[in-house]
Parts: sequence; C-alpha cells; structure tokens
Amino acid sequence: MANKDRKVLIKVQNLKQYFPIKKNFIQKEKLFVRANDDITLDIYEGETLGLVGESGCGKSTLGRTLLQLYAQTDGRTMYYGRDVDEIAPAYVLDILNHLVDRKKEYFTLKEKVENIKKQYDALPDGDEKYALRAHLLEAEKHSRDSFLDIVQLIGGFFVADNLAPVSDILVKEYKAGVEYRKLKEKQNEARVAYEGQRSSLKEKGKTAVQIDAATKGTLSQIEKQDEFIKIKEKELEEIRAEIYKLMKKYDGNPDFAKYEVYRDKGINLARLDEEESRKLRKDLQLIFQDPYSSLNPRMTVGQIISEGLLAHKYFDKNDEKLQNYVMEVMEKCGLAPYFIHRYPHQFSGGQRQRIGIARALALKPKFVVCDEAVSALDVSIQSQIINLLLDLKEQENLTYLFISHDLSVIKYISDRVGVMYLGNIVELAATEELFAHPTHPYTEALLSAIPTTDVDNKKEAIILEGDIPSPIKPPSGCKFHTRCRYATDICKKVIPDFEEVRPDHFVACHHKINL
Ligand SMILES: Nc1ncnc2c1ncn2[C@@H]1O[C@H](COP(=O)(O)OP(=O)(O)OP(=O)(O)O)[C@@H](O)[C@H]1O
Repeated sequence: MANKDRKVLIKVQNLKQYFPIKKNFIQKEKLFVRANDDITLDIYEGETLGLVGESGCGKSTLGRTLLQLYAQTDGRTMYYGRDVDEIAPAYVLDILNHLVDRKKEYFTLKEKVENIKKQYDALPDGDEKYALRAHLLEAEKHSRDSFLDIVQLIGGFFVADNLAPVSDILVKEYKAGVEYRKLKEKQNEARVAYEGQRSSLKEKGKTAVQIDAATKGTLSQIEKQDEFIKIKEKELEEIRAEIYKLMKKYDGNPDFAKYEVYRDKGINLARLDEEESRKLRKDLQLIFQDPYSSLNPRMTVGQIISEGLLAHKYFDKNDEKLQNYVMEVMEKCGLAPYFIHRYPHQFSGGQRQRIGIARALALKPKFVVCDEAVSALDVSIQSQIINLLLDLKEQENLTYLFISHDLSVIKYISDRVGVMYLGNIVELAATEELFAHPTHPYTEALLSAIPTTDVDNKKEAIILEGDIPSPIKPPSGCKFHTRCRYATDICKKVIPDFEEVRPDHFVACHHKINL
C-alpha cells in the first residue's frame, strides 16, 4: 500500500529538541546540544519504523520526545490515536477563543516571510544568500505553524473576514461537545456499576424481586440522567445546525475548499498540559534498553506490572480482577503466571525484558518506542524477544518505533527505516527499498559495514573519515559533508531538502547515489 493511503498515527513536523548547556564564564553565547534538529516524519498505524544511526545521533531523544518525556523545543507532533474532544485540551479552546487575534498574528508572520523572500530572490548566489535561506526557512516555518494552528480547527471558515461569530459558535460547540462526552462516559460507568451491583446480589442468592428493590434507586437515577443527556444531545445538534448554516455563508468562496482540507482531528501533543498528557501517557509507552536498571529491584513482578494499571485507574487496588489481568498479560509475554510474586533479580536478562514488555503492554498502548530493546541480550535471546514483540504487535494492533544501532535487527523487524545523522533523518524508505537502493552516502557507508557471510559478493566496507562532529556546533550546510566522499562546495553551504526520489523514498543529499 502506498504511504498516502495509510492511516497516520503520529505526524511530526519540523521537530527540534535542543538541550541547553550550562554557560561558563568564558563562553559568550548560550549553547545547545542539537539532539533533534528539524525532523519531519509520519508514523503509520500498525507499522514498525526502524531508526538507525551512530551513537549520539539523536535516536533516543527522538523516541522520548515523541512520547513527550521531554518538552520539545519546537515543531508539531500530532497524534491521531484519539479524538481531540476525548482529551479536550485547553489549547484548543484558547485558539478558538482568540481566532481574530490569531489570524492577525498569522498575517504579520506571512508578511515577514514575503519580505525576506523578496530580499532572498534579489541576492546573487553566494554566502549572503545561503545565510538568508536559513532565516527564510525559519520564518516560513513559524508562519506555517501559526496558519496550521488555526486552520486545523476551523477549516474553510478561515476565509471569513470577521472571525468573531465563527469563534463564538465554535467555542459553544466545543464546550457543549466536551460536556456531552463527559456525561456519556459517566453514564456508561454508572451503568457498569449498576450491572455489577445486580450480579453481585445475584451471586449472594437474592431473588429477582429483591435485586430490583435494592437497585431501584440507582436505576431511576440512571434513567433521569438519560433524559438530561438527551436534552444535551439536542442542544449540541442545534449548535451544529447553526454552524452548518454559517458555513453555507462561506462555502461559495473559491478558497473555502482549499482551507477545509486542513481540518484535522489530531491532538497537538506539545500543547497539552500535564494533566492532559497524563491521560495520553497510557497510549504512548517505552520499552527500555537495559532490563537490569529499568525494573525496581524492591518490587515484585506483579507490583511492577500493576503500578501503571493502578496509576491510570484501570483497576482499583483491591480489585480481584487486577491479579488475573496481570497474570494474563504475563502469559502473553511468555512469563509463567506463578512468577508474579518474584523479584527482578530472580530472572535472566531475557525474562527481565519480558517483564519490561509486559509492564508497557498491560496498559494497552497504541504506540511503543522500543529503545535498543534487545541490544543488551544474547543473540539467541534477542530473536526470542524480537519474535515476541512482533507477535504482540499483530495481536494488539501496535505501532512501534524501533531504535537500534544493529542493522541486521532493524532489517528483520522494520517495515520502514529512517537513517539518522547528527540530529536529522537523512534517508527514509521501506526496508527492502532502503537496503537495495541506499541513496544517501551515509546510508551507503552504514550498510557497507554490515558483516556478511556471502564470500563471493563481499563489498568493501566504506570507512567514514573523521570523527562525528559535535551536535553543539554542527557543520554548516549538509552536516555530513565533513565525512562524505562525494562532498562538493554546495554541501558546505546549502542544507539539502528532504526529497522524494522514488515513491515513498526520501533523501536529503545534494549528491544522491544509486538512483
Ligand atoms: N538529557 C540530555 N541533556 C543533554 N544532552 C542530551 C540529553 N540527552 C541526550 N543528549 C545529547 O543529545 C545527543 C543525542 O543523544 P541520544 O541519546 O538521543 O542519541 P542516540 O542516537 O540515541 O545515541 P545512543 O545510541 O548512544 O543512545 C547526544 O549528543 C547526547 O549527549
């Protein structure tokens, strides 16, 4: 299936993660480790995306930033695993409340881009122009970000000269929608509790008449609430009809459809506050590299797996079903249920990694970052864990970001592979395509270093000259130019675009190979 037909789970645009460095007294400027430096990437539902690159290139940082374990420095990370009104983030209401000002702000940013563009176009090729290009790209990015903030929420309404009435009605709809959803959720919980109460009475041997009498009060409350929910539903429908009427006023505008396509139900992860992020954390899980240090030695396996389940209120502490559920997950992950009372030190490395996997998967996540998840294990155990991860992915419909420096593991497990160098993804393609046609010189060098048993077809390993440059002051232009055997003058000056060279195969390089 072509990527454009697949469902995106996470959409990353121009993501930056800079870590500040403490200033000393000789140092004049504030310095940053540019661990992720402008990454744009779609992660599709159900895929395993492999991430490779030398140590320190920013793989772990990317994984953790996507999970919002670090507050990202810049860029957009949109998540489509849940509807925006399910989480009801405050940022959405804030944008809807300030549509008029937001649009003005956007036009100011757009004008700034146009001015820089004019200066840029007037300059002859040369250093001054190259320097201005970086500035232009940055300004374009800010303007686009501001545009997307608005248009993703209001679509075609963007054409309205006066956004005040649009703002009013959309705020009304948003508030009513969130209230309605909450009421429905509460009502579902009340119904489950009611059924639970009835079946426990039945287990205690009560007759139908006795059960009816004991639960009559709860039932009448539920029915009353049903009436109230119906009223709220009607109110919401009326607001939506009003919105539709307002939309009719604008949909004849030739630009309406153009803006309407930007409407987006995703959640901007970086804009969530702590409580909102917490609600999503169960969806986004991490399996660590080191099965030794990532498990608390003072907790039993049962406690380790239950911890997240209790924190996210899947179960109550005294719920009898908790232990059964933990044992079920353990079994799925290849751990005998009677291990539940054992401590981590009583297990081998492979078994500990299974505990780490069970801990993450117990929460029924949608997206899992596996950060060097098998690197600390013996080769024979590695393949068991990889196969377990693949089986679980199928069963639970998971999406993986699989980080590894080991290309054979990446080749085996991934549907697509991203190659990172000094904070950027320099090449991205389907696994087979990438291994058959490495198009970035860095990928070519990485692949040439994989040991092979094919004696007749032995390719010579390409030795990368020089050290990995510092991510604090990375080389100008293409960051790989200091070690690239094809580099020319342009590579030192111009940041290469991330271009699609074949369907769904992207590369950032001025001298692409194997084309
Ligand atoms: N919390 C942090 N504070 C400051 N710098 C950091 C932090 N985390 C990572 N870095 C720096 O960011 C860069 C990228 O590190 P990262 O761990 O993401 O790379 P990696 O590709 O995962 O490497 P490895 O395979 O060695 O873990 C490195 O220069 C690292 O020193």
